[in-house]
Amino acid sequence: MEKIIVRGGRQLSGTVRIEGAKNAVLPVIAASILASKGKSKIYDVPALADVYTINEVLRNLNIDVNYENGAIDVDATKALKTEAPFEYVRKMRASFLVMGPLLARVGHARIALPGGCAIGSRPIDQHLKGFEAMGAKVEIGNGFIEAKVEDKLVGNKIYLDFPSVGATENIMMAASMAEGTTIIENAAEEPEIVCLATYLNSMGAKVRGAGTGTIRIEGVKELTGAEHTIIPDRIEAGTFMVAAAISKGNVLLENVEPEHLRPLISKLNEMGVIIIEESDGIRVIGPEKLKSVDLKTMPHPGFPTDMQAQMMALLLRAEGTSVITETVFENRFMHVEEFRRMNGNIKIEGRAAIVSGPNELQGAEVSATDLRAGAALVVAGLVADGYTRVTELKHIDRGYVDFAGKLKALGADVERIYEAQENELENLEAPAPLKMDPNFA
Ligand SMILES: CC(=O)N[C@H]1[C@@H](OP(=O)(O)OP(=O)(O)OC[C@H]2O[C@@H](n3ccc(=O)[nH]c3=O)[C@H](O)[C@@H]2O)O[C@H](CO)[C@@H](O)[C@@H]1O
Ligand SMILES: C=C(OP(=O)(O)O)C(=O)O
Repeated sequence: MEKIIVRGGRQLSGTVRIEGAKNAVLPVIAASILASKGKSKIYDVPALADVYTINEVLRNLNIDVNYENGAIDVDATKALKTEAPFEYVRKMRASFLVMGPLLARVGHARIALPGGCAIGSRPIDQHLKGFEAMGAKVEIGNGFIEAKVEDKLVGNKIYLDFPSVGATENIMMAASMAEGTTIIENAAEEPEIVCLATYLNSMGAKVRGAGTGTIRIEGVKELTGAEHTIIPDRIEAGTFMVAAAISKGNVLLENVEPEHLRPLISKLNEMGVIIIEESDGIRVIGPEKLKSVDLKTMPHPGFPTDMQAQMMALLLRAEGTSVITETVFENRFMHVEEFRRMNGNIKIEGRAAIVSGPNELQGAEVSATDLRAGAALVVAGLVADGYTRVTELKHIDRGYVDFAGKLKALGADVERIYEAQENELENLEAPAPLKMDPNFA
């Protein structure tokens, strides 16, 4: 078993380059299924476990995918298979994003039913409501969801009960090749939706209004492979901003889009963190004392749920009481129990976590209960007394490229090790980066 071991007390300084966004690249790779002509080339692809998983899903559909030097070539021009087994959907829910493109291109998809996970039950009813409104027949049985279209999907007006990111993306992809026009109302407005729409449009689709609550898609007969660059990862960026702030550090983040970070920047400013937009990135300077704030997670442009755990780490160090309300996922406080092991004073009342600070955090053995929780525990370890040992790194590897290595390069006292090496802690070598063959999950 691997662990990240961090010893608190170092201020972070230097420069970190932010990767392409996980949550943008996954739907873009899924959308490349739509190209019956030409190849796609996708740039700034992060070397994440989730990327290997979606690549493998596509290969199983008889699509050629080659990942080299941070770019992916996709050739989806051969006859497609239409089944995504549980093995992939279990690893990553975003595998379900292949349903929209498959329905549009070949009128059939059979995808294992995504299960619940550590952050909530995560139903897919809004995706299915969209496909059914466009004429698909959906059946659920034996752990699979099977959808079929008799002839072609037909455009329709679809009102989402909640601005679901995944449902907006899946419906947008399906509608790109449907007959007639589809209008998605109460659509998600996240920057990753805009990234997907830009790619679809460069393939020949007609998507308008992405980034607003109403998206209008005029279906076209055929889409062609295209080149596309993935937007910077606002959540990886946010995690390093919090790491800089908590350690009273001074860190420059390169390859960031400040507009995508507004909700986070404004909260960090309220807490007393200094953030300077420079020509080559964003500089974050942590103050001597952090102020408490309240925050509520919301769909974009509200405060992102994917930054909630990291902000909890930071608020543990702030003076006074902060209330964090989680409105997006019903069970995204699993990290609270882990923070308590580190001496964090947090109470849960329904959907709110009440954080009383400042806390003198103590190193402890903790478990990454999900991807952002894992990153947040490592970040808390940066200022804890003694050693914090974080296990269940498979979650962190889904969304962060060499997280420990990047923190170490900024001056953190951190190692990624195999359990057997733990006794040699004093003489540790640099942690090996994620060991994976980029072309196999
Ligand atoms: C790969 C990816 O992009 N993942 C992100 C995406 O997940 P994902 O696309 O799964 O998140 P959604 O926006 O769909 O989910 C938000 C809420 O809507 C509910 N819901 C969703 C779909 C549905 O059909 N029915 C339903 O009830 C979910 O249970 C959840 O409570 O957006 C989330 C919210 O910003 C982020 O935390 C994830 O990091
Ligand atoms: C919840 C997340 O991702 P996913 O939707 O892929 O589980 C996340 O990125 O924090």
